[in-house]
Amino acid sequence: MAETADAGPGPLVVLVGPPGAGKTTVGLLLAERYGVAFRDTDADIERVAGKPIPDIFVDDGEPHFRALEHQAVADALAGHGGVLALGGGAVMDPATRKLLAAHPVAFLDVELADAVRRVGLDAPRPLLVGNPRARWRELMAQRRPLYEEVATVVVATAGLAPEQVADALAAALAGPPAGAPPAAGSGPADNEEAADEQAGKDQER
Ligand SMILES: Nc1ncnc2c1ncn2[C@@H]1O[C@H](COP(=O)(O)OP(=O)(O)O)[C@@H](O)[C@H]1O
Ligand SMILES: O=C(O)C1=C[C@@H](OP(=O)(O)O)[C@@H](O)[C@H](O)C1
Ligand SMILES: [Mg+2]
Repeated sequence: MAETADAGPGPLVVLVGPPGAGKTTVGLLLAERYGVAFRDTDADIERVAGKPIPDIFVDDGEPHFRALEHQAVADALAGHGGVLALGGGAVMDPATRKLLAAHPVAFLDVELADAVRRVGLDAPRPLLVGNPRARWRELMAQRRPLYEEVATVVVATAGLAPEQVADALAAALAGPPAGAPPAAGSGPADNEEAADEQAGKDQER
């Protein structure tokens, strides 16, 4: 999982994860709770393009959508201080992943059954057209390592209602209670100490 290199100005948290993870829904709930603005790069892209996402895919193709998406993410990371939800495929762009390295990023994790049930009730997603179960599984297999790479926290959403996911996310972002000792093996320093200790043992042999 990523360490936030330099939080600086920018979103309080950026939500990533596959379609149906609840990024848009939970992002809005969390922003209401914190009393901050919510932004979703899919909505930004639709505004810039002047048409819905499925129409962008059909009229202009996925590469054009991805170019708009990279620009929308870059603009939002630079100019939005609240909660930010990305589209599920934004992390596929290496330049976008590089930008995300400087921000707190939460990966909302979800299993196939929940995700497909959720998106089945929702607006059309061009990448899931045809066989949503098979397409979702393929997307997630490709992207899981990328979600894990950019994430500074991971929240499992299985069996949780959106309000409960927002609770879990707020708790994860707050971190351990003030004054609590760091959990053993939880930080890079622990890993370094463990590595030093191991190196010492190696030298003794
Ligand atoms: N934890 C959840 N439990 C049940 N339904 C959910 C949950 N999170 C989101 N949904 C529903 O699933 C659909 C997709 O959610 P959305 O927030 O658009 O996901 P994403 O932005 O990650 O693709 C919406 O209809 C939403 O109401
Ligand atoms: O997974 C993807 O590649 C996409 C996910 C969608 O957003 P959500 O993840 O919010 O559904 C949207 O950006 C577009 O349909 C492409
Ligand atoms: Mg969304």
